[in-house]
Amino acid sequence: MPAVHPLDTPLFLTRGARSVIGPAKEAAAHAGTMSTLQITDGRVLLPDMSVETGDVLVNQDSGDIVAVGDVETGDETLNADGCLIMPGLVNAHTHAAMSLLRGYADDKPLDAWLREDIWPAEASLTPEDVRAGTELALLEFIESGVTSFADMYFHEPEVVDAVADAGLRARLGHGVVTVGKDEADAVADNEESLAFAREYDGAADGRVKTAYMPHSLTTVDEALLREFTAEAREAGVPLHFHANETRDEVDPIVEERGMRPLAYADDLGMLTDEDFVAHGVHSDASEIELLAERGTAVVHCPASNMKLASGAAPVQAYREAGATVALGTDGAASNNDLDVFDEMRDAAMLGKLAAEDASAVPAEAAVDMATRGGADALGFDAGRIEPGANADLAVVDFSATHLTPVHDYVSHLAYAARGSDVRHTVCDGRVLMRDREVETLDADAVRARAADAAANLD
Ligand SMILES: CSC[C@H]1O[C@@H](n2cnc3c(O)ncnc32)[C@H](O)[C@@H]1O
Ligand SMILES: [Zn+2]
Repeated sequence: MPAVHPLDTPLFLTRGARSVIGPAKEAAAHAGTMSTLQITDGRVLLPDMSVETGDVLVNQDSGDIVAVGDVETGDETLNADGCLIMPGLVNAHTHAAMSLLRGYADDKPLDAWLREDIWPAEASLTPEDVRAGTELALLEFIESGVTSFADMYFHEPEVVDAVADAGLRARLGHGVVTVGKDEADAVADNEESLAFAREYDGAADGRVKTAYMPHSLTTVDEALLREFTAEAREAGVPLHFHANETRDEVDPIVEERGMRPLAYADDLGMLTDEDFVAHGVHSDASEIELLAERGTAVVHCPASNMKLASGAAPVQAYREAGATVALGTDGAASNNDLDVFDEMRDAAMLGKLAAEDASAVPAEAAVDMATRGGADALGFDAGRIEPGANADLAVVDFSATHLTPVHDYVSHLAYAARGSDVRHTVCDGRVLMRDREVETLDADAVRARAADAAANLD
């Protein structure tokens, strides 16, 4: 049989076919009233996971996708020859500044790792450290096609500034821990989280959205969770928290309260369709149903869950129940990178192992969780290549040895591609990385500042 490279084969050719475009935007594009970016000569991953030959036209003023297929010439072009244009990846749970703690403490379970190593190190992090660590993470995101993320940390206004400069999209929150604090400090920590959420929502030209972020159901006092969740609801602020990550976290709640942790969260009003929880490893059937019923998304963090030996989340069961499932790296200290391509592969592999079923969490599911699922969890109109959606895109070069041959693009995205295969990254219609050169950050300076900050850690 002759070897025909799929990149040389016209798949579902749409050249000459009508483009999918809204009439108002088409008129504006023709009238030359908006500046446009045309991503040319590539193939496009469509929302139904099919791949078509065609271009993507982006309105750089609104940051939206204008057309897909056979499009008008743009004011600016981005060459995607030999590439797949896919929705930008979404890292739906991380602690960006923990990039400074990459490799700082390994090979321990969550509780010992946090108490013996991570929390003591974090106690001396300054706002400047958080800025340096966050910028390092954002550089890694852009270099690996991540266009949006959710961050829970402290000194979070620094994260807002870093996101504004780097050009990414994010859902940000100040993480609250009240264990070990006196009443006044515990209240102040919650107030800071809510005040941050109120003040910074809509920052960075609307690319930053916020949330009230209690760390978990066991590290924040019940009365404060109840009080501040109610305040968050009144202010229209969503919630994000760690839930059901380890057995050591779940068992005491069940013993002390006689109810499952997510039933307890529900009783506190913490589960709505705006909220999203991280991990959900040790959820039983009733909790899986509850999340699906409430529309609360769950962010699966397979690498962190494996490294800390927390367990394997029931991802296939969540998806079968109709819950929204996203992917997250967690912090770089428990991963130890921020590459969402790794997360897709890990989610598919671990999902099969957990379900003892090789057909569980197929490639399409992994890609869906890293794109549409992530955007839905974070409340962004992104995660799909369609007119009207945010132009958050990753252009993946399929010419590498480890991506040859191409029988199936989606299979390669889930199982074989790496962050370093991303050639261009676009967020909100702006090119953040072109031909692997990051345009919004000085990569050498970012790495140097982060290395300095890490060298000065206690
Ligand atoms: C109070 S800001 C967020 C807080 O979370 C810590 N953290 C990092 N990884 C995890 C994890 O897997 N489970 C729970 N908490 C985690 C981080 O170090 C910050 O202190
Ligand atoms: Zn976390």
